Amino acid sequence: MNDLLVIKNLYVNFLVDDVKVKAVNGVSISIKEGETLCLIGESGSGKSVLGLSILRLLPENTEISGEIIFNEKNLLSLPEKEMRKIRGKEIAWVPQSPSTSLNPVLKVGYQVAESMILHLKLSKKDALERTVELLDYFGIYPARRRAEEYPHQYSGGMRQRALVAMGTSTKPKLIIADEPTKGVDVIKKVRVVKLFEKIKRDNDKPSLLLITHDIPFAKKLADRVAVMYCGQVVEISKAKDFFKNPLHPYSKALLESLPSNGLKPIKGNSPSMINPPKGCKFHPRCEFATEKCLKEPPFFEHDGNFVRCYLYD
Ligand SMILES: Nc1ncnc2c1ncn2[C@@H]1O[C@H](COP(=O)(O)OP(=O)(O)OP(=O)(O)O)[C@@H](O)[C@H]1O
Ligand code: NI
Repeated sequence: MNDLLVIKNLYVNFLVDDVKVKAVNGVSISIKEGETLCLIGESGSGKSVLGLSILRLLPENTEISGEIIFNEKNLLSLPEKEMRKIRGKEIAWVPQSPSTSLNPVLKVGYQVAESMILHLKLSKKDALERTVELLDYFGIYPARRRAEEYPHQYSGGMRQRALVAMGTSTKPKLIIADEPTKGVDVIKKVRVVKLFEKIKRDNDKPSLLLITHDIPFAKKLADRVAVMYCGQVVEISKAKDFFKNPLHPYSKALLESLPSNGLKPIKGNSPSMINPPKGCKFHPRCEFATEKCLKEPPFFEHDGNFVRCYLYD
């Protein structure tokens, strides 16, 4: 499989008053065509910022360096006009909050049709016809009537499916979804999983970047897993290996903190993003840490997976 997106040495800093928040700290990862990559890690580790930098949706006070190569173009150096064409057409962003991401005063059908009119140059009539098909495909019934309704007439789950319909309407090559199971109860979560399984089976088979701290959700969908800690990716493993045998001590601790694995809390405090620890960012909390860990570990390969930890040197 070819790489669809390659991120090289990405750094993202926010300048707030006189301090620098180091949200992404030298990340290099790639996503293959048709692959589902799940990005997991604790709150504040930089997952959303990484996702938003791919679409260049970060605020003004941001310093960003590195490369994000998509279709042989470095997105970080594209003019905003080019970027606008990619956003919403080739790369879709399914936002975290379905309730604030739909416009309350516009009919849902129109909102779904809009990006097809804009990016695929469909006529209004054709776009609305395709919208009805899409709503039906994602289980919003009866689609023709639902297309004429406003967001407040939808349930939470329907709003989320409408956002996914909107995001996938232009047949993007890459879909980035941020916390798609946030605030969703266990029963409805099954539906969200089915929704993404449906997208994965789709003829066009887009690549998916799923940002989540819902590990059972990641387990159901991931082909590979990338673990973030303190602005860095510390492990990239094939999903079937990861959930059986996570490599990084932080990955192990993360899995052991799940209710199904004994709910063992991770010792110590979350790291500062302003003054992150030297060397391995996890070393102050790691039971295996040695002198060596004061120097930043590179990635080591282990059975075809990658881990930033001297235990695998
Ligand atoms: N616009 C901003 N200005 C300043 N700091 C920011 C901004 N956006 C994010 N941050 C900081 O960057 C760091 C990474 O945030 P990010 O939202 O990527 O975390 P996350 O891993 O997505 O967490 P969560 O799981 O809670 O969504 C955090 O310390 C956050 O406070
Ligand atoms: Ni986030």
